Parts: sequence; C-alpha cells; structure tokens
Amino acid sequence: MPSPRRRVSQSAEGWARAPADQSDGLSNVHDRTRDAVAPSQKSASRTSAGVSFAARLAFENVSHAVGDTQILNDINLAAEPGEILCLLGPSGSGKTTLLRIAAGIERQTAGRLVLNGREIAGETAFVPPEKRGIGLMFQDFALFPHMTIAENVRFGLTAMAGDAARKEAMAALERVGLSGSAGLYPHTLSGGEQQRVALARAMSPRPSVLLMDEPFSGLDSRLKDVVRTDTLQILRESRATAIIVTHDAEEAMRMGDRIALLRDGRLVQLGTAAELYSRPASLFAAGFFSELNVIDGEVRGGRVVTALGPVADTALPDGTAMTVALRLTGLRLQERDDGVFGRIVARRFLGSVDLMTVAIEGLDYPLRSRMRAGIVEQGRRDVVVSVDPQDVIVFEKSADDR
Ligand SMILES: Nc1ncnc2c1ncn2[C@@H]1O[C@H](COP(=O)(O)OP(=O)(O)OP(=O)(O)O)[C@@H](O)[C@H]1O
Repeated sequence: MPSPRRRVSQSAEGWARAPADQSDGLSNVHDRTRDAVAPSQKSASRTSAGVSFAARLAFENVSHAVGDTQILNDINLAAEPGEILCLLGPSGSGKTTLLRIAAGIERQTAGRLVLNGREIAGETAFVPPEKRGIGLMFQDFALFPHMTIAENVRFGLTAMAGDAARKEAMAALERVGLSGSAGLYPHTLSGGEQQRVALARAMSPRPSVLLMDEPFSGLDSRLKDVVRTDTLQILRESRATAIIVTHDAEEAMRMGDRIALLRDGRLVQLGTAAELYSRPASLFAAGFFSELNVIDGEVRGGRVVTALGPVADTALPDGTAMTVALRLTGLRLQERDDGVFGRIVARRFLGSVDLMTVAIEGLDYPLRSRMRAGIVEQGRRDVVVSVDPQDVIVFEKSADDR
C-alpha cells in the first residue's frame, strides 16, 4: 500500500479533532456560529467555511536547541484570536521549527506555549498534538495518493462516526468548491485543487488554530494568486486563527494581518505590513521588503548627508556614521534638475519599468534605479540623480544590521 509522502503528516491529519470531542476544554465551538457568515460572502461555487472558535496562541520566551545547535532564541509572540499571522524569514531562520513546536511535534527546550490562557507545552504541561485543537497543513499538501479526495478529507475526522464524518468531509469539500471531485484521486487534480483539498482536510475538524507551512510554494505564480485569495477568504470566513510560514515578503504582506520577521532563530520585528515596510527595525528588515541601494552617510547639522546630498533629517549628533538604504524606486534619474551627476551604464526593459544601473560621481560603485518605462529617453546616458525622501531609510551605522 502506498504511504503518504511525508511521514510526519500522517499524524498531523490525525491530530485534528472532531467538533464533538470537547474533552480537554479546548474544543472548537462552531455550530452556533456556523451560519453567521453573510450570504453575500458565499461564492457561487462553494459554501462558506464552517466557523471555528478562534484561539489565542502565545509563545512565551520560547527557545529551542538540538544538541549544541541553538535553533530558536527567546521568542515572544502571540497570534491573536482570528488573526492571520505570517512567520517570515530566510531559509534556516527557524520558522518551521516554531510551527512544529506549536503543533506539538517538537518540544521546545525552554519557555512555554499558551493556548487561550492554558499552558499546552512548558514545565508543567505537554498537551499532545491530537489534543491541541490545532490543525496543520504542509507545503506539499501531503495527500494520500491511494485515497479519494473525500477519503483524504475524512481522514482528519477520526473522532467522528462514519456517517457524520462523511457528511462533514463533503461539507468541507463544498466549502472549497470541490464537492464534484470527491470520488477522484489526488493525482488527477491540478496543484491548486490539491491545495484546496489539503485546506479542506486541515479545516474540516474546525481547528481553533491552523498552522500552514509554505502552503503556496508548490504552485506556479499565476495559480498562486488565485489560491491565496481563496485561502484568505476561507480563513476569514472560518475565523480560525492562522499562522502561515513563508519566506516571501510579498506573500506575507498579502496574507498577514501581522508579520513576524525571524532571523537566525530570533524575532527581529513584529508588526503590520505597513509598519515593517515603512519603519523597518534594521537594514535586514528593510532589505526583506524592498530592493535597496545601500550607501554611507554622516550626520551634519541635523541632516544625513551622502554622496547624493542630504537625504533625511535626524536628531543624532554631528559626526554620527549612518547607513542609508534607498529603495530602487526612490532613485530618480532626470535630464535636468537639482541633483548629482550620474551616467547610465546599463539598462533593462522590464515591461512597466526600466531597471537602470547608474554610476554616480563621488561613489565608487553604481546604484540601481527602477523607473516607469520610458521616463528616461532611450539612448540617454547622462542624467541628474536625486532621491525621493519617501524611499529613504536611515540607520545609525553601529545598529544597522541587527
Ligand atoms: N533536528 C534538528 N537538528 C539540527 N538542526 C536542526 C534541526 N531542525 C532544524 N535544524 C536547524 O535549525 C535551523 C532552523 O530550521 P527551520 O527548518 O526551522 O528553518 P526555516 O526558517 O523553516 O527554514 P526553511 O525556510 O529552509 O524551511 C536550520 O539551520 C536547521 O538546519
């Protein structure tokens, strides 16, 4: 008999509890609110998602080490009820480990996990995965190839009697618009449809918290947009708290109510997309959300002065060394105006924008500029360079790369 693609997912499906199982007091209260979604929110091809009882999941001083390797360092973070929280960070930053700890597959070496005020992992308690009321959805969807779509979804409803589970599975498939595919096998479905089946399976037990590890990474970029939008709608309708792991800043901005940015097992910054974009805590955070030019600066008379002239105001004392990040969209190349002399050394047409590389007087390396296509006439080499203050982020040099 074929086995599921990822061993760990087998238990993951089994964790999700049926609504009827309320033995540990953490169950999802769903039926009373099930029809609370307005009809206008229902799409033509699917019914609304069943409503979960949204929970608050908090990581308190969570650290994790394997042998001598420190993987997570003192993480303090909470997903609020009904919130979609994105864990964002580069490869190896600890996102998946944090998710595994939340699910109960991994037990942290220090700190505690608190679900709705109750410790579920810590010094005094360890609630096993299947008792947490937490659902998990993996990157590769982990569908069982030898089971039909309906059987795959039903697998998550182990605590329900046969008939009830069958009905619930069909209802879950209807919510994702796939009830017509119930008897098919996963390999006959497109990537987007498989993702929806995985979502139906994870959501069918009405978890109070849904954990999703890179749920869109297997989809091509066009499909991604549609599936993300559908997923977002289903999550909103269900009102479950969701934690989504991604390494894609744009995806985090699209999906997350808030974003937790991780680096080397530490929480670098937590906030809304707008906060992280406009007020990044470090050069690392800034670089995660925008393509940047980075140049040196120095404080003179309350301004940060660079080879491109003064670029920002500051209260720091004269002589402070600064790191200046300039978004590519904020480096303006013009025929004449105030600014510094520059020469375009490379130019690439990218459809709606031109990406230009420009050598600048007084700087020993070129900078890049992204401008609406055609603004700088073809063949022009000499330009005057200026900076849009909205696209400038300054950091004190000593603290620029936390
Ligand atoms: N069991 C383990 N033993 C040793 N090192 C581990 C173990 N699990 C994870 N790590 C290491 O911990 C770090 C964080 O891993 P994790 O998978 O959580 O990162 P991630 O941010 O999810 O990365 P990715 O985006 O590549 O999946 C990595 O350097 C990884 O190699």
